[in-house]
Amino acid sequence: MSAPPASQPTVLDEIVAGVLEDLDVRRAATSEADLRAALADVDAPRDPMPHFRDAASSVIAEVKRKSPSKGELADIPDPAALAREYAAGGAAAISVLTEQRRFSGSLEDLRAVRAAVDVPLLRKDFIVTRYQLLEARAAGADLALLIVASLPGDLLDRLHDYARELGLTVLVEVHDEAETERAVELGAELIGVNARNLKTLAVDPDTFGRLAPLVPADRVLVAESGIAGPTDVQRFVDEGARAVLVGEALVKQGAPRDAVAAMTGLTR
Ligand SMILES: O=C(O)c1ccccc1NCC(=O)[C@H](O)[C@H](O)COP(=O)(O)O
Repeated sequence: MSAPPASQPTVLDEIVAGVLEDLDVRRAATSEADLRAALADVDAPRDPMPHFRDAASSVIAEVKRKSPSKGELADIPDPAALAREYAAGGAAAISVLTEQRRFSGSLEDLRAVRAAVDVPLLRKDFIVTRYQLLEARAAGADLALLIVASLPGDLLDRLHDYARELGLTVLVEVHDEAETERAVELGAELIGVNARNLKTLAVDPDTFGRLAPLVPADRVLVAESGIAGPTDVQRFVDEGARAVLVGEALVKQGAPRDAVAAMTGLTR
């Protein structure tokens, strides 16, 4: 797939436009004040960083039903059951895709997974407002994704600060050199290198090895997308990843617990 001409919206632009429309509907039903009140009923956020720093390879296992690049992946009628399998396999964190239109996810999935497992949970979505961060925390998330490519100017800084105020650990996602420099300058502790080009949706497994040397050693690097099994995990661990984020390969095969276990604990 080739990149669209400069004037045409990218897949990322289209996804964010849909996310904002869906957000209007939720905002009309639930005020920010209601969400703030709901924070009183959730557990204190779980900190995934000690595990990421201390363990050999950590797995962030994703609940992912479908995607713009691959279409339908798996039904996942019971995301809580899948999350229990991930946790039993040793997942260091679980990523729940909550975007509705392109990934068939929801905040309801996040709440169901929260009720089922005690591992840190990542709200994986296209977060461009403070409201979505509040929603994430109120639904029990411990981490939130911020994608540098979708947050121009100081919006990234403002959302990063707000997420930290809420006690969320932020996974700051990058795709190229400029975004990596931006994440480092922001002070991001946890940086995800996504091998999927969000303009073309093609996965380039060499992206991680190219960008990892730009990140100081005190930050934690996560390799994301296109990871099929332990051989891929070992490659990224050798290139400096402390964690991998895996969706498709886990939801498409029948033994997610064993698949997570096989990717966990690989050393350099
Ligand atoms: O997965 C996609 O097609 C996609 C398209 C556009 C924006 C984001 C997309 N995916 C989100 C992710 O980052 C992945 O779900 C995650 O890295 C896991 O990837 P995989 O193991 O390849 O399912």
